[in-house]
Amino acid sequence: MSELDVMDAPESAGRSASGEKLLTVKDLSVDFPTDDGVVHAVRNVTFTLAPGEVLGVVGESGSGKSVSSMAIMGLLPKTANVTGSIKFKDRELVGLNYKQMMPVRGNNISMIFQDPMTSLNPVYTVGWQLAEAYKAHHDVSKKAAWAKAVDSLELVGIPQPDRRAAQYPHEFSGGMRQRVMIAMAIINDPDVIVADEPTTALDVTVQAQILDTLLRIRDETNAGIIVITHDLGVVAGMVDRVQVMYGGTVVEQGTVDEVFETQRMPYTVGLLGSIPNPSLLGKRLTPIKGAPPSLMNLPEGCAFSPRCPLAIDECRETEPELLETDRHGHFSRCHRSAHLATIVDPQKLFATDEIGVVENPASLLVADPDMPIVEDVDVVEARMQEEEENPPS
Ligand SMILES: Nc1ncnc2c1ncn2[C@@H]1O[C@H](COP(=O)(O)OP(=O)(O)OP(=O)(O)O)[C@@H](O)[C@H]1O
Repeated sequence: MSELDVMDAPESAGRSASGEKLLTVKDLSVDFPTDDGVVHAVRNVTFTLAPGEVLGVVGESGSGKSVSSMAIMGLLPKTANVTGSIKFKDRELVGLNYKQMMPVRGNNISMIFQDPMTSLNPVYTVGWQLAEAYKAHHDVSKKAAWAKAVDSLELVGIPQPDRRAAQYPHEFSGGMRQRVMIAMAIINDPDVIVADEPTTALDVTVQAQILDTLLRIRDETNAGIIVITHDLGVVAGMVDRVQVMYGGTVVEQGTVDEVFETQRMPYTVGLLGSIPNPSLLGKRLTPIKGAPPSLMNLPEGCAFSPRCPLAIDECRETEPELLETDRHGHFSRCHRSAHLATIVDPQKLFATDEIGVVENPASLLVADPDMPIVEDVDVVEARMQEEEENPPS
């Protein structure tokens, strides 16, 4: 087993036959010095992104997903201490100042933010804002920039784009506003798109349309896309590779099928079992007991060890490296990875006594950590049959 190195990182499932890499991130760490101590927000993150590839970054709140993407965009506050390397093609981005990053942002790498209402200016029309974003990188007339704005609205599936371009953000629905954000992100034809929780604020059917739009853009432009999300449903449906983050670092990485079907890190087992999603319908959901670590006071050894049912002394003493598992291209940061591979039903590791029933299966489509735990489907069926045979008087 080898330590994950960008040179032998898993061959991406992207569409680059040449093995070309758009992004090469190696040992990226971000610290924030604060009055109370140093926050180790991101620690030793290493990965690559190929043209046409969709990489999913998942993990619970505070695991370092957004800070690592803001580091890629060069949008961290000046107080952040960034180490390691972020290369766009051959160009090193770590160390560039805000101004030096300006041509890279938008032109090479662009970002779709979570909340369109805070990213769009309410006092300018959508078309004007798109045209300005285009003009920032191209020396063109106002008319040509406006035409480009209308084209990009059309590309993201906004009907009557010439009429809509003249409207203000508040005249758009939530899903349409998120499409405008995608149009903004793609107007300069970037090679890499970073989408931070692109569908969190949207209802389920609109979520699907937005994800579909992103995939269509990928097909048309061959951009590499990083999707940051806490919603495993998003990851399952659209990404090629997935990176699971915990305590500021990557704890498991591989293709979606590998990571969803044969986890090699107990945190991923817990994550998959504790977040409701349609594929878990009828199965028992099991929360991970305990709380995520403070990034200011990380535990000795593995950050997950205080909550891990498989932890042994070694886990509490030494932080594991991200190593290739028994499966090629599948990496995990876990001393117990080989042991986990021998467990037939890993979900039972997190078993709990609390049992409830999800009354409304549709609600499972929305990740909600407060959802009750689902009872086994045969237990529910047996009880329903019993109630049918002996109706309550
Ligand atoms: N400017 C800052 N100063 C100090 N700490 C910060 C700063 N920005 C982020 N952090 C801390 O870095 C850690 C990682 O934050 P990050 O936003 O990357 O988490 P996340 O996984 O994206 O969570 P969420 O899904 O809630 O956005 C958090 O503990 C956060 O409080």
